[in-house]
Amino acid sequence: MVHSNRRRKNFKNKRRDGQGEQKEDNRDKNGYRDVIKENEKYWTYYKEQGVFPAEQFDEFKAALQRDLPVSFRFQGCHKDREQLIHEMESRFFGAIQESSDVAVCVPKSLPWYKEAYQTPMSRSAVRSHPILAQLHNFLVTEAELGNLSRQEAVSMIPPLLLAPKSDHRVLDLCAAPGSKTTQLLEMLHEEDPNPTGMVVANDVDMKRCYMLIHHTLKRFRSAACVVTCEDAARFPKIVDQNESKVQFDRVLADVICSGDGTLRKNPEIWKKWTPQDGLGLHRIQIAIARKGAQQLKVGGQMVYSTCSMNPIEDEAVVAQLLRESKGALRLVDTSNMLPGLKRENGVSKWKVYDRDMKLFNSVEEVTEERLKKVIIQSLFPPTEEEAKDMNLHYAMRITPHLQDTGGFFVALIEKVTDSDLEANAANGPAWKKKKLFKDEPFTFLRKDDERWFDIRGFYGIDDSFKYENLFSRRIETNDADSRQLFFANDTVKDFVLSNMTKVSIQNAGMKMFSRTEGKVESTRFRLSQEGIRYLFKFMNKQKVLISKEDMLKMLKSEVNLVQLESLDCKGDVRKQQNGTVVVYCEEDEPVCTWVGYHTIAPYISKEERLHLLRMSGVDCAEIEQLMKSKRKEKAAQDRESFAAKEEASPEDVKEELSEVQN
Ligand SMILES: C[S@@+](CC[C@H](N)C(=O)[O-])C[C@H]1O[C@@H](n2cnc3c(N)ncnc32)[C@H](O)[C@@H]1O
Repeated sequence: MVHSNRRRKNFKNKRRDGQGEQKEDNRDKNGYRDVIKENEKYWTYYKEQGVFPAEQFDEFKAALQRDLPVSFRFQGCHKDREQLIHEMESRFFGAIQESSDVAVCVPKSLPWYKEAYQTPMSRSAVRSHPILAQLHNFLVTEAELGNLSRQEAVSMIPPLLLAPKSDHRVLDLCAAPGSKTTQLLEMLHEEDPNPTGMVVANDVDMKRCYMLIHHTLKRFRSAACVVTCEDAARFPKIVDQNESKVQFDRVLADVICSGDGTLRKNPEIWKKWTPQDGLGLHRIQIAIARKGAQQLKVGGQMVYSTCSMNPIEDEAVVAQLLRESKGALRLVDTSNMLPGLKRENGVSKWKVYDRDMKLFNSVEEVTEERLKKVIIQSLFPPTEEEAKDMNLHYAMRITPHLQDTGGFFVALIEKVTDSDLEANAANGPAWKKKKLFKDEPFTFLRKDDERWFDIRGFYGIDDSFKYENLFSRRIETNDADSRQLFFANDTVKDFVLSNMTKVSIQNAGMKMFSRTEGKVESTRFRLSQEGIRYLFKFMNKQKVLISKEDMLKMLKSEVNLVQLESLDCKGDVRKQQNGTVVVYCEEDEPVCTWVGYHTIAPYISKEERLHLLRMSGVDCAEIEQLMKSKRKEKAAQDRESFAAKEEASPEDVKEELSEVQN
């Protein structure tokens, strides 16, 4: 019997029952609980399914009982990516290797995704080895900025198979918390910093939409992204401004599943897993996959993926979809994709068990009324005749022992012709959609908008800038009072304007301007750092070329307000109006600042400063240390507020959501 991988005591309960000090039987002094990594039904089930060679069973079991290595990837589109990888390797790898007891913790690049790394570094190793603590600190700061993302290795596969282009329309049906959404967005931005396509990130759960917008996408603001809150099985038909149907080039159906491949990081599954977990989700999984296929263009591709290794949630769903499509869909052979990734082929035979591990060979064997609704025809493997056309072996299953990861299933599906799919109504269980609120309308700027005169005059913006893609989220009558202006690309704008009455759109585009009420400025609108990416090349005023020395002096300054007198650029800066001024050096990223009568202050976060310094080759070890303690403080506060939010009503969450875009 294996005991390990401890779980933090539930923070909320600790607060609620006021029994923080009282130790339960299976908790140690730190409040961690031992998990027993055994489940007889699970072992028997996977011994019988034949999803990997029988002789590998012991390796499979041992891998699931080990802790999961940490994996992370550097952001695909970040121009500093190579430099960051170089910095990580040169600063930490040699030093870790020299320390023989943690030498194994040197992160290794994944053979099938060179910008992604895996390391067995554990919390306790980080606590006891300063060099690992420094590496950890480096990774955390860069993750805060969205320059790298901590993500399970197998979860990186679906976007890589979809490989969206910058002009593609992509629909991510079950998107929260959003690691794959970010990866898809990065891929759109990889080819073109201002892509013309879009990613629609959807999730049925309002709280999880909030997490997606507020935590995940916060690190990757893009004018090409929309967040919607809909039941994916009933995702509405999308139209353009002429009311013509719009379909997607790429669809990701990373559906809700039992998560039985995530045992290594979700230990509670050990205790409660039964075959019922998969049986209960099969219908909704088919309904979501079907809707995904309906939303796909002819020639477009969809990934159906789960973090379950169970054929009932995997091949059975894909088989039913292919069956219904009558040739309109085909499975794409993925065996030559992502060379270096070890995988098993999808299977065409599997076994159907009920909750109590009773085996059923066909639907006719189901006699109990209560089971007739659960054990349905589509759970069973295809006939040999059917299987020949389905090519289920083209799909891939990652088992945990192949390369020390979680378990995962991925099928790549192409739409060959427009089809009968439309005829199949969503027959999955419906989410009871509560319309709790009226979504704030999106109001795009018109040419005569006085806010545009103000912004254009102050920043000297070229006429070629698409001011009409700026919008606020207020009803038109009080639109002029809105606190923020957002920016969307043409595709997002069209999506929003043509569909906002029938799709619950929670968020679109990115924040470009915020209203200020300060004394010194001559505009009411302050530019945001992320807005520079789109606006800089159109600006003719309020931007100043400065020396590298001045830039470093500002970024290194311990106080935020730097005296203009101390900088060589003071003359040029003073020629600008007070308020937002963008400063830039030849090659480096422009930085948004706030200029007062005597001072200039970079208008960026501490992490951004640190990153810019790092990219300029400055040794940041001391600043990193300082920020680490601040981060710890903030994490404690965040835990408190998350626990409070868990208890919040959907109305509260909606209120916060609308604050994000108001
Ligand atoms: C496996 S998670 C998705 C993980 C996500 N793709 C990522 O990479 O971060 C499944 C998500 O599906 C959502 N979900 C469940 N049922 C849904 C439905 N009917 N429609 C849309 N989303 C649904 C859940 O709220 C959950 O966030």
